[in-house]
Amino acid sequence: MIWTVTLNPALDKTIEVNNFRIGSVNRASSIRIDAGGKGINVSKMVKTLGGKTKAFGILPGGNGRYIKGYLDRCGIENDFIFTEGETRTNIKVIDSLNHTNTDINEPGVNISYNKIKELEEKIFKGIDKNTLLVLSGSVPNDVPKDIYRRWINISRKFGVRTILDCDGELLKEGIKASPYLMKPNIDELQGLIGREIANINDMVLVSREILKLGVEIVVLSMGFKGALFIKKDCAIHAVGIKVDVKSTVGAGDSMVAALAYALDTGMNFEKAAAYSMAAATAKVTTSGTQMPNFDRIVSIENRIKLNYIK
Ligand SMILES: Nc1ncnc2c1ncn2[C@@H]1O[C@H](COP(=O)(O)OP(=O)(O)O)[C@@H](O)[C@H]1O
Ligand SMILES: O=P(O)(O)OC[C@H]1O[C@](O)(COP(=O)(O)O)[C@@H](O)[C@@H]1O
Repeated sequence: MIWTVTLNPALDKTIEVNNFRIGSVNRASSIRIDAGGKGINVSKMVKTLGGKTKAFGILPGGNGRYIKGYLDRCGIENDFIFTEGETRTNIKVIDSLNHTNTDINEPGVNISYNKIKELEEKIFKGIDKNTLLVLSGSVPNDVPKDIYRRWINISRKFGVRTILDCDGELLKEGIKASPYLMKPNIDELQGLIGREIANINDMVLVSREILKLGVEIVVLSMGFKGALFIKKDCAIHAVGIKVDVKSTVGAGDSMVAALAYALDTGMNFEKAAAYSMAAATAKVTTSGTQMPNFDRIVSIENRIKLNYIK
């Protein structure tokens, strides 16, 4: 079963503005609001794929209760801690004329360390080796940046595999505990190593260095260019597919969800690569962070091309 943790959930407010201009008055042609945050999106996609998932985390205020209601209505099992303050609203500006997605993510309200400890107890009270734990997304400012590192280390003691998808200090710390799988995008990987990555060969080289730290699988997502899937004895480039893009928000989460599902159900490496590419590509064809239909994922999977890299 796939457990997700969202320490910094969000309402994603998607605003469509044709020809968005910085420093001007822009008029929205449509808005939509989705329950989001990385772990929550992962659970949404796992559910779409027919997998078993449970969402954990911390939900502040009335927006938090809205998200809980949404998860309940979708039949996504969840166990959140409710707190004071308000769940953040993240703004996503979609300009379909200029083909841009602009994200403005709020920091999220402060969470007391007691709440983090309470959540930790909740998660590790019921975990066993059949659980796959997904740790993804930012954390509010006052949460220690080694929290994922700590939870990956505890998970290992239970024989639990972990997936890490985060940025900055959280990633730098988290990687020290060797998660089973990590999925950075290019910006996140460049931030981690402190330099620009020139081309695919360089990306493979850097990913192989990460494997030496004890990570089993590195998946490097590259937006419309597709993704690299790297493990000890195999490196694959799944080529990006041209689709009608509505919103790229949640594409990375969908990829993580399908990878988790693939690991949970024992798919082989090639199948996992194609399946997770298909889930992510299908996601970009929907507005906001709505998940696509399962049928669309299956039809895209048939079009995924895998190139093996030496
Ligand atoms: N514009 C796009 N066209 C087609 N596929 C896309 C596009 N953007 C993202 N994807 C798919 O979603 C995956 C994850 O997207 P990416 O932007 O790399 O991740 P993140 O959301 O974590 O930054 C990509 O590897 C690709 O398969
Ligand atoms: O926790 P962070 O890093 O601020 O990210 C939160 C945002 O990322 C999302 O989970 C989408 O992430 P991806 O586009 O990487 O899949 C949104 O739902 C949310 O607004």
